[in-house]
Amino acid sequence: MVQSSVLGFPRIGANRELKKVTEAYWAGKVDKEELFKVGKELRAKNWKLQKDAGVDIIASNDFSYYDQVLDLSLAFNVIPARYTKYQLEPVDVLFAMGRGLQRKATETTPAVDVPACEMVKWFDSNYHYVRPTFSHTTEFKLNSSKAVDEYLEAKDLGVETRPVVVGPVSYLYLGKADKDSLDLEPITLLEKILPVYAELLSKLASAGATSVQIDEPVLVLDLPEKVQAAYKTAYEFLSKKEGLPKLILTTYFGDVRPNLDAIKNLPVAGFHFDFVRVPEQLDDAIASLSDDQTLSVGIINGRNIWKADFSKAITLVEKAIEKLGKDRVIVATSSSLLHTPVDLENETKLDAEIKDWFSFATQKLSEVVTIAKAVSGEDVKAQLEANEASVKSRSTSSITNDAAVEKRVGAIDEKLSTRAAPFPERLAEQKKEFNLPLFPTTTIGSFPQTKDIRINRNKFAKGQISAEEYETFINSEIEKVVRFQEQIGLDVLVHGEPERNDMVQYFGEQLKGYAFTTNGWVQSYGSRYVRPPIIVGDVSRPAPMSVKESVYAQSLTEKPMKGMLTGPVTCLRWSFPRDDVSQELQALQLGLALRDEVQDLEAAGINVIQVDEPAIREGLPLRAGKERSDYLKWAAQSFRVATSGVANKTQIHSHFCYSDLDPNHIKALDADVVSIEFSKKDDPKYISEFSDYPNHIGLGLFDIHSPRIPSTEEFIARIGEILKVYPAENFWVNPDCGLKTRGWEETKAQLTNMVAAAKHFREKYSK
Ligand code: MET
Ligand SMILES: [Zn+2]
Repeated sequence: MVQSSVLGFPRIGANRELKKVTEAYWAGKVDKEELFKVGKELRAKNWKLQKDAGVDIIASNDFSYYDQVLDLSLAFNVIPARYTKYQLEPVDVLFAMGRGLQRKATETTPAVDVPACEMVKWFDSNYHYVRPTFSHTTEFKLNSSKAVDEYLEAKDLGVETRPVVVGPVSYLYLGKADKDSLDLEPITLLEKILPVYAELLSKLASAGATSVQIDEPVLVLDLPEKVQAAYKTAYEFLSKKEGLPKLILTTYFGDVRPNLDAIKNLPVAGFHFDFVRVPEQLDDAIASLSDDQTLSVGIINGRNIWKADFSKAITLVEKAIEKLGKDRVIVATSSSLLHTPVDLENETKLDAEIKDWFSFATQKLSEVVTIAKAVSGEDVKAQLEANEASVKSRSTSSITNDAAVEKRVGAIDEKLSTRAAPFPERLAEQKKEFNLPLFPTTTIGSFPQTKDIRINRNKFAKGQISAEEYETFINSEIEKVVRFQEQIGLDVLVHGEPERNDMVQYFGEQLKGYAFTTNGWVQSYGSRYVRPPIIVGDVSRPAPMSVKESVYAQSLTEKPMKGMLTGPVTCLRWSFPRDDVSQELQALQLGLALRDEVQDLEAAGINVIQVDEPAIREGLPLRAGKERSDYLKWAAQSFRVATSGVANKTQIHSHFCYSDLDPNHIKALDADVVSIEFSKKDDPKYISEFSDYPNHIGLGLFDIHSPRIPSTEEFIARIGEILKVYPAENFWVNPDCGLKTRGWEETKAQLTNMVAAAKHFREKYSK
């Protein structure tokens, strides 16, 4: 019998129980006991669900109150001194590291004020992990029994589990040196951390665990030789310890082939690879196994919501069985199911035809089991037939296929994706058109999303206020924002985006080819969950999406009003994409839909249009090479498809945030003006990378995540620094990103000081 295995299950609960209880705990509304009780219930429920579905290998230690990498940092005592000095309870140290902690002194406890640790994207997913921070004084020691406790907890419930732990090489490589130890290379700590790993594994073994899923996801990255070599050191060390559980070295999200030499012949019991993402690695993966090693075949997608195509999955698994035999092959999810929504059964509003194509975490459990049964020779005929019918219904449905869209995409050529004139000519015309001063000031689009806005949006959604009433409300918000910007003297204005719930969902809801869930939440970080819309078919734009608001805003002012759209790559990245066509095709379709919108805006008199692409960096393939260069090409092309149909005098802006951007990655977008998040970038080398960017740039001048108000002098000093390397004539003045999460009070002060600083330089340079 071929075994089935699930690498991890969403921890948030079918009804976001984890979010509710952690936020209540933070707010002081429930105590630790209640928090732990809900955590325990969630774990029990998830294990039982998997057991009842017939999954053979079920993970434990996949639960976390914040993040599994952070849990490990706590378990290994990788806790910077700034978090230990307050004598907080372990769970509060965890949250302090995850999200920062500011607490006034009480009679019995001192005041606490620590910022959060850095949080970064988990590979190319939308999950964020808390980055371990190492220093010369870090003393690894086993500090928590979480993994063992949770293993025993499951055992008590009658569920035998396989604990999951991030492996030593990945754990170190994903971390960074702390401020006080900048010369420290985390991987050099390997020998120090290995005994603690051995201790943890040995405790798991004593508790009864026979095998452990040891995650080494960095194996899908381009690794320096030193890191590749660390595998041998690490796993040979562990193999020499008596009485440890069997280790299944696990990778996901990519191609492990370039690192196969580093893990070939490692003394581990087996490997897990992701064959959803890279089916082509099967032969090499098999060839690298020694005779007694097993192969866990990741074949049910842990990153998407589509039903698997059983016949394809079975073919691949059978290929593995043919070479390795049934005993050495395990059928598995490609990664943890953490990245998928919990249960499709909760979706009551989805169109039945579409719903039949989906599979959320709970449904994926039976998918894994069915495939394992099928390749074991059990009778699953009914399931296979039902699956075949769903797959067929999807591939032939008119929701999936729109001949008109496909024809239009086929007709995209150089001309359609190139502006009429090169930048210098466009710039000359734009100068005449807008007559902007030197150091023009603008914002990124959104203004504070106040409680009032949210209340009215909800009322409208529930039918408690009419469309007219809602429009009147939105218009009054727009007017408020426009008047404010005029009053403080901004140059290029925005309407403030009060009508938008979310920058992708708002457009997705108006595009054909999209579907939405009511409860399809996925953890992004900590208690923040997102509910990505789903691209179900060929995308097009039936009617204008943003013209009304922009036109109304423009009618209130003589200054240029910037139209605001979300770009094709960001719409794609922040949705669940289709798996039956390429990402490139989906981006181009989105590009065409946005092109229609851009042209309608222009025709309606909006001559500055910003197309935001904050997600362009995170979409970058994990490895250098053809896939990456192809991505950069089609990402840029889809943006140009959206934006190149306008006249030379129409000024196209774009915006990037969230990650270190390489200016070379955005040149091909050919936007006239770009704004990027920059206020926390201090490295002069990084600033100078932007100095020969050919078009105009606004390097973000203040952090929109913080209510802190930089003084005019501080803005002047910062601009002065940048001007040492960056040409004044290309310089735009703006914040890091949109202001939707800020309050009005600080927004007013921040922007007022920013504008004053721009005026200072304007005067200085006009002399
Ligand atoms: C994450 S980028 C956000 C851009 C958007 N225009 C805003 O201002 O909110
Ligand atoms: Zn942004």
